[in-house]
Amino acid sequence: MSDVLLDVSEVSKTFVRGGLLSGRRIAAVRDVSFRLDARRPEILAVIGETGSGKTTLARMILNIETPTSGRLLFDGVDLATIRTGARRLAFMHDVQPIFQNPFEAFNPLKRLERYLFMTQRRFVASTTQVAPETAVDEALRKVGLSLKEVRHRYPHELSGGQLQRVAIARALLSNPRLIVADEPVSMIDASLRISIVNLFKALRDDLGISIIYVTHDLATAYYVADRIMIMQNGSVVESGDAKTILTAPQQPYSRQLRDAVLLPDVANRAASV
Ligand SMILES: Nc1ncnc2c1ncn2[C@@H]1O[C@H](COP(=O)(O)OP(=O)(O)OP(=O)(O)O)[C@@H](O)[C@H]1O
Repeated sequence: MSDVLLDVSEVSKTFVRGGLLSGRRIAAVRDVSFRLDARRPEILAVIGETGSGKTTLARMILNIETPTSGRLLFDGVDLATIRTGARRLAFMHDVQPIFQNPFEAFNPLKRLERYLFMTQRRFVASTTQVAPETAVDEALRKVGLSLKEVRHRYPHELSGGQLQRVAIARALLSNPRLIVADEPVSMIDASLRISIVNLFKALRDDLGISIIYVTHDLATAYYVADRIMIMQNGSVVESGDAKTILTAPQQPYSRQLRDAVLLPDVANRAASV
């Protein structure tokens, strides 16, 4: 096992919009490098304005998008070499996504437990002694729910916050080492956001899972993150531990972060989300 969980090295992604010859080139991500330490789970917040390249970076880390240049290694393995079904499944064991809209993550016509049992069957070896019901219930309990509460229910019967918890429970069924959460609280009622963000802290501390928290919400990023990486126009303009970015911001966007977090109404909002 490598000491470096994730190694993102000089990664860029350029999209071509329109025809291949006449098209406009969009540099969505430019030359981004950072690492996550395998021995010290952490929450890394990737923040930036809309269009700054956060989602494209997250999709490359999830191996959904291929970089135009640069290299991503997970536990020492180059993501570019993970193409076959078995290797993909092994990668998905370790790296799980959480997306913005939990209502889009589940088919409204299917009961929620179907997803959980399907995922359980997919990831858990048939040789395991743990009964599927127990495994699913345990995963739900880690996010403050239970199988009893979720059983027989359809997605629309839960709040956005509860449904995002179910999505996180489903991600936990594979025992991931890294969760990539792209705007996981932006569609959730403000009063429920803090519980999801606090859940990330518990996953880091109790289960040793590292979390990449992609957001444009400065206040929750500062509240939850160990480290913050600020993106603008595809590039990382500043990164460091959350306190340093807040107390000694170098870039105008980081100063906005400080101002947003220090303004009393925003600070109160962060405390109440
Ligand atoms: N598949 C694609 N084809 C063409 N351009 C794309 C594609 N995906 C993203 N882009 C462009 O790349 C840039 C970065 O987009 P990206 O979604 O990564 O930013 P973001 O910071 O996540 O924004 P948001 O906060 O709005 O989600 C934008 O200009 C976007 O329009």
